Amino acid sequence: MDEQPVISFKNITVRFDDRTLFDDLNFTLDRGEFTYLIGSTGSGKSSFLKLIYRDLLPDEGEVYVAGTEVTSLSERKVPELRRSVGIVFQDFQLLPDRNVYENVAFALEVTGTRRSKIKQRVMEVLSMVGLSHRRYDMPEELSGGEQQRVVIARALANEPKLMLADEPTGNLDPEAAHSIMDLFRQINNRGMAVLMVTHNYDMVKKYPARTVRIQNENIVEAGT
Ligand SMILES: Nc1ncnc2c1ncn2[C@@H]1O[C@H](COP(=O)(O)OP(=O)(O)OP(=O)(O)O)[C@@H](O)[C@H]1O
Repeated sequence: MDEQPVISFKNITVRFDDRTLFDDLNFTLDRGEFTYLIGSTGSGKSSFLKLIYRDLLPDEGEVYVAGTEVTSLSERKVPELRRSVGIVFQDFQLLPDRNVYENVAFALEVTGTRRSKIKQRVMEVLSMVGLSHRRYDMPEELSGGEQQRVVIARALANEPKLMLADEPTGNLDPEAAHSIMDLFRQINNRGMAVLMVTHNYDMVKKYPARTVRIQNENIVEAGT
């Protein structure tokens, strides 16, 4: 079995014109691990995620995702990397002119999944997020929490080993936020690693897990 960490940052340095964002940073996320990423505004949380799906290249160091060095990946391979990671961001990016089913199916169509398999997989992930009965609805007919569930279903469609979430509960009322957190815990219990950026310390308290903080251009373990 492949036991490499899902994410490994080795001696990462990122500099922008006027500042150093990360300085010789090391980080590991093991298979199946749930970790929160916290840090003050502008500390670099979104940039940290971008390094993982190669939206940002470090000035020094290497980033490995499931053993693949993404920093030296050819441009041609970048879409494949991005499809291998489930990405859930705060502003739900659903296609407004496609229904729930089609939004999820789209993620599978672009990876060339067979038609017969697509139907089965879409129904499977919609059932996981509790939205099978809303499959013919358009995104605008759904609440914020429901839309976020569709985004999660879409991220799950290709069975990623890793889910990245940037403030996934940021725009939701407390009840919807809790149900999204429950969903992430379920996903994690199925063996997927989750790296979640959050500002919501109540949520971190209620759903305790390893927490790392970006501080002084580096990562510090902030406990469980
Ligand atoms: N391409 C870039 N060029 C120059 N500066 C950048 C670039 N990308 C990010 N920055 C700067 O790096 C810092 C970190 O940005 P980032 O969005 O990663 O922070 P964050 O911790 O996610 O912030 P927030 O919590 O406010 O979303 C910011 O000061 C930002 O202006």
